[in-house]
Amino acid sequence: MEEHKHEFVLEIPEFAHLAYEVEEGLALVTLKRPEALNALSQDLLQELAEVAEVIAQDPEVRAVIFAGEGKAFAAGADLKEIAALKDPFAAREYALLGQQVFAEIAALPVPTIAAIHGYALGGGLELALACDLRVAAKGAKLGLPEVGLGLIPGFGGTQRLPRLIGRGRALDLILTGRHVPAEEALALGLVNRLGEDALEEAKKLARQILKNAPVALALAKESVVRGEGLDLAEALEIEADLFGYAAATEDMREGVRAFLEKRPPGFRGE
Ligand SMILES: C/C=C/C(=O)SCCNC(=O)CCNC(=O)[C@H](O)C(C)(C)COP(=O)(O)OP(=O)(O)OC[C@H]1O[C@@H](n2cnc3c(N)ncnc32)[C@H](O)[C@@H]1OP(=O)(O)O
Repeated sequence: MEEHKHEFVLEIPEFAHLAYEVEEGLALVTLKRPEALNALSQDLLQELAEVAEVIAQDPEVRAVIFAGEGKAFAAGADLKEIAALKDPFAAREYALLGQQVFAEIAALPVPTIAAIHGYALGGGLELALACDLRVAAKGAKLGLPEVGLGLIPGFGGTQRLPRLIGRGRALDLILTGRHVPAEEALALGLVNRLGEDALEEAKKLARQILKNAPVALALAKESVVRGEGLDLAEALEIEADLFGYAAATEDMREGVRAFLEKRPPGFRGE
């Protein structure tokens, strides 16, 4: 009898402003507009949305690093495009576009890491804030300088930054617009780790994460994300439900058995 195989073929679009590669479960998205310090043009934002869709559909991807080519991670939204916005309605749509793209990145089920070198300013920092974790190279500068341009952060910065580091510290950055050195960003909790080389440090962090059970990683992230904005009792119920899911996985059995047998676990993501 003829055998019907349903092979999953993932179509990866041709990207003009970013590079996408996957190696041993780790996806690397590299912003590629180095001549403009990877300023986030609408075309680049569109491609970030497309790559997020690819990542969400690719069962091989277990973690993602976002990085920038050239001298910076990203120096913000493209100011040439902002200068051309005709009226408040167009500007609102523009903010909604960036918010939507970064919401898709924030909603990815796998852990995401921003590898920041040079500058992460404005929309560039907002992209990093949409990631789960941030790693910075010594010498990097982070900030939300929009008020100095007569703007406010519009791709999620006024919301994600205070949730991450607290209202007072966020308002210090948002109202001064100052460039925060990587060392201070670490002390503020704005970045998780510092390294000589941001990408190497991000890969090190990713490898540490990838040792753990894949379904548990997704459930742990889901529990944190879904609990945000809920009251504690409701959020704890979600945690208990997801703990229940985790306990039903084959990986949980393997993880506990490996511990008892004093050997490293061999997780299969099941
Ligand atoms: C909702 C979101 C809103 C926002 O994100 S608003 C934007 C917020 N970001 C900023 O305000 C940062 C703007 N950039 C800068 O302040 C400076 O850059 C830096 C301090 C980051 C670096 O300065 P230096 O090392 O002197 O480089 P350089 O000559 O200014 O930049 C190299 C090229 O990159 C272009 N560029 C830099 N940032 C942007 C940007 N955000 N939008 C468009 N182009 C940008 C420049 O113009 C220039 O280009 P050319 O060589 O043709 O003169």
